[in-house]
Amino acid sequence: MTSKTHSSYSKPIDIHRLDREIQAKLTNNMTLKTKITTLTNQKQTQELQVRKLEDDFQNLKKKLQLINNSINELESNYKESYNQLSDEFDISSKQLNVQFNQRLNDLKENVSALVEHQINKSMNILLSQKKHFESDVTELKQANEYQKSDLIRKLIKLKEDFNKKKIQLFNQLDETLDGLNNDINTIKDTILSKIDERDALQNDLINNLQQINKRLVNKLSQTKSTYENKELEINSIKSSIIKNQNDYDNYQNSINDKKSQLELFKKSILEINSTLASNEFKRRVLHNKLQELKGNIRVYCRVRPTASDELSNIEYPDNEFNDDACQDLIISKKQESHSSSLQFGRLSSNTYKFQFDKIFSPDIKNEEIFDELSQLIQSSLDGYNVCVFAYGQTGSGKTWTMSHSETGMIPLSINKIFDDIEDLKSKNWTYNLEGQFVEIYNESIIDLLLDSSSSQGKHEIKHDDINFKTTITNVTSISISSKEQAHSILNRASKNRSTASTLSNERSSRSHSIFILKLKAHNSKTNQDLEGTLNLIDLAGSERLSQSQAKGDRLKETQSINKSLSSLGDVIYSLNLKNQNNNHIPFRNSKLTYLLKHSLGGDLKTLMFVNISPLQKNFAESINSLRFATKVNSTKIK
Ligand SMILES: Nc1ncnc2c1ncn2[C@@H]1O[C@H](COP(=O)(O)OP(=O)(O)OP(=O)(O)O)[C@@H](O)[C@H]1O
Repeated sequence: MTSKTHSSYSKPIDIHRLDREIQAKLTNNMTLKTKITTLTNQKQTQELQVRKLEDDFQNLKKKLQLINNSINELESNYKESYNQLSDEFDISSKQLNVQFNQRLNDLKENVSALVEHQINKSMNILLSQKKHFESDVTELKQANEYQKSDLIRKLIKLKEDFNKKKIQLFNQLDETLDGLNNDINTIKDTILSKIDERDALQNDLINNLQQINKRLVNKLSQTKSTYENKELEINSIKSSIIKNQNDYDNYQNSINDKKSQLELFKKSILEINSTLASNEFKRRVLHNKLQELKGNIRVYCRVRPTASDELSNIEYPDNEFNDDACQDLIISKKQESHSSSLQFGRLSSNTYKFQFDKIFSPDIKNEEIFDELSQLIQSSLDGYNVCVFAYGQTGSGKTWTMSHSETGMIPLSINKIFDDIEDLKSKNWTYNLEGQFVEIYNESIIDLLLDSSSSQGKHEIKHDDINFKTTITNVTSISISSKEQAHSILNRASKNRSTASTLSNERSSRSHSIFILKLKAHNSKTNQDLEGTLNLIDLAGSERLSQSQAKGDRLKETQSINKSLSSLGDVIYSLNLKNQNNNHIPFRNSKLTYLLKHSLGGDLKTLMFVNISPLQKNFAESINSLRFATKVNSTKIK
């Protein structure tokens, strides 16, 4: 207890907990006691019930005993009654049996009397019926006898008829037989004659057969010998086949050798092809370099031939080039006094010296001139923009140079382009060409390929400065696939141009004509694409205003021509300066230069023919043209 108190002081929480547990236990105890009391009461109630049930059971037992006794009693009663009834049954059944037998005998007697009576009655009826039948039979027999005699009579008659008919038929038969016998005799005769014929034929046949047989025997012997010969031949063929087989095997071996050689060849061809492709590329680069070395702006001077005596004095080079790799042209006016003052290109008052890349004297033909141009045409196939101009006064030979129907630079360029395209096919290049032909007259563009039925639309120049492409709105553009087609296009343009000229006072001399050929190339092997434009331009005549003495519309034309020609000079000049100083290029100053913006700008390749007349009377214009050309020539892009 002490320790518990001590611990309760030291641990008050445990005492409270124990108190609560004791309280809970006490409550439990009370509950259990109540349950025990309830259960005790229930037990007593059940004991009472058990006792009551035991009493009930005893009562039932007694009742069962009583029932059993009454059952036993009933059973003994039943047996007794059964025996009594059984005896009674036996007696009554014997009595009934006697009665039955007696009755049966009575019935038997009655029935036999009745049957006998009936039989007698039926017998009487049957006998009377028999008599009836017998009389019927007698009647029938009589009728039968009568019919029989009738039938016999008929039969006799039929026999007689038959005999008569038979005699008739026999007679007819005899007649027919006679006829048949006659026929048979005739047939017999025919057969005999046929037999004779047959015998004769048989003899012939036998003879023929014998002859045929003979021939066959001969043939057989021949065939035999032929067969023997053939057999010999076959044997020799067989041996030659064996030989051929050997040869074939040898061949096969050599073919296999050749095949492997061919494979090697193919490989080397592929290598050569790739070398060729790279060589082709190198060639293009070198060609371009060469063109650059020759100068991207080239000026060729051409003097046209004439029959006139009144010529200027012109000294032509003997195919010699000076220190600048140019050729010199010295031109002087006849019968005029010389002064020593030196001006631009001037040696004396009447003698001038000019330098150009090439100088063509009047005897040089178009074809020779084209040799010099052809390298630039090659550049256009290589994807460069090329411009070829013919500059000069009216009548100096520009159209002859550019557009002569067979030997002009335009038709010869077309021929070269198509020939080169054909050659380039083997190097896997395919080309698409598109052509336009326009004229610039009084600063307006005229479509020279327009159908005569269509009317000129508004032609504006549009530039795509990103892709460096120029288009002219509403202008006819024709895809060209052959030389012939290209030449027919040129003819159409030439016709349109001459029609327009007739209508408007020699307009061809007063307008620039421009043939634009766009070349698009694709190499299927290297997948390379190239695009170049070739511009072939026949410029308007370059007369000075003072010389032309023009008035009105003609004055306007001349002013417009001079403006565009001097713009062309300025543009080319500025292009050279641009490479040096990056200055502005005045492309917009004329329709011509604006149209050629992307062809002249960039990596330009330009050739200018300066055409001059050798005539004394054209001396001033010629000097003027040569000066213009010198200005262009001195602005070479290097
Ligand atoms: N190289 C030449 N050989 C033969 N005849 C020529 C030659 N060059 C020019 N001619 C002739 O000179 C004349 C004038 O030539 P062309 O018409 O070509 O001059 P153009 O400069 O084009 O004149 P325009 O400015 O009027 O068009 C023509 O009759 C032409 O046949």
